[in-house]
Amino acid sequence: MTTPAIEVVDLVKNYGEVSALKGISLEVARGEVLGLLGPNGSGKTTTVTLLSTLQRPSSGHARICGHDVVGEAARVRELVSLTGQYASLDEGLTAVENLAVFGRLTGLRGRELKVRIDELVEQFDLGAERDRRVATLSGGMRRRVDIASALVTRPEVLFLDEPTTGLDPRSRASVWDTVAALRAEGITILLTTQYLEEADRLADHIVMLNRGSVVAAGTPGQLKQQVGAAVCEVTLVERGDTARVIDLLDGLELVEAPEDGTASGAQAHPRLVVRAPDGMATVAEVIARLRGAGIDVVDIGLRQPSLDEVFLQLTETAS
Ligand SMILES: Nc1ncnc2c1ncn2[C@@H]1O[C@H](COP(=O)(O)OP(=O)(O)OP(=O)(O)O)[C@@H](O)[C@H]1O
Repeated sequence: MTTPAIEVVDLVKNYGEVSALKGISLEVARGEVLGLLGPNGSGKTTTVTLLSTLQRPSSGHARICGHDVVGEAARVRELVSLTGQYASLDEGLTAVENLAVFGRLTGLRGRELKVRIDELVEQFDLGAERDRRVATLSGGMRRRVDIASALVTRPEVLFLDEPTTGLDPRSRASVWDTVAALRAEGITILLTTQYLEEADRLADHIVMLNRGSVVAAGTPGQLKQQVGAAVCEVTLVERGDTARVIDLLDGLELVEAPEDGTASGAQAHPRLVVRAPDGMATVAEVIARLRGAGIDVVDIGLRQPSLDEVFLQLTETAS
């Protein structure tokens, strides 16, 4: 059996009285993307700092490609690279100069360094920006230079700590493309994020943390199934029908409804979501009740719960 890229067993980290990690375990196979999800303060960054040897665990074990993060820290540092939400770039230098700084720090020199930089410029499509100072680049472009700089050393495992926090949707999409391309190259990635959509799109497996503990783990599909039933989503034609429909759906578990029974200004048509424990039979029941009352709908259907709904349910249960 191949050694996993990341193995974490009962990892604990205490800061004085604060228990940031209360014994988490997880495993990431080589070439996979793990999405580590959790609200603020749940322990995501602490996990990444322990795995990248920036801090030592209070107890438990973690291995990168079979090497212990405490006992073999120097070897682990050769295998991993970390890039965070706060870019570590020098704003006064150009994109290429930044890549060169990272290369020199890791012992690359001369022709070897130049070849590696040219490869990264091509891979990250930085041709037009290579000689521009980082201070003049857009947020998304900076993030790409930052990820490129983390790859100068060709790490086996890349830690991306909230790589798209603060980016606009277009820049976020461009970072997603970058992550997908790295995955296709076979780099193992541990991605921390607060964006469920990001994990849903990019991650092979997801681990959800809450207050220093793992509250759920699995593929995005498994997690959606874990909270049980699918949901029935109804979009009404008339805002004025909302309160009546809530009454008509009595007995079904309401997951989402416009506040105080009226549609919010941003929503053209009010949307209600109820749990559908019996799948299509629940949808048929909803249709029958609405038809019986003469309520018109724009759309009605069965869907899996979103990861956001899964996450809210799991963290509510755990707190
Ligand atoms: N150096 C430190 N000293 C004391 N407490 C710390 C330290 N670093 C983290 N903590 C605490 O440990 C807990 C976990 O923090 P951590 O930064 O790992 O969470 P996070 O999930 O990354 O949150 P965020 O999304 O806000 O970055 C928090 O309660 C935090 O206050």
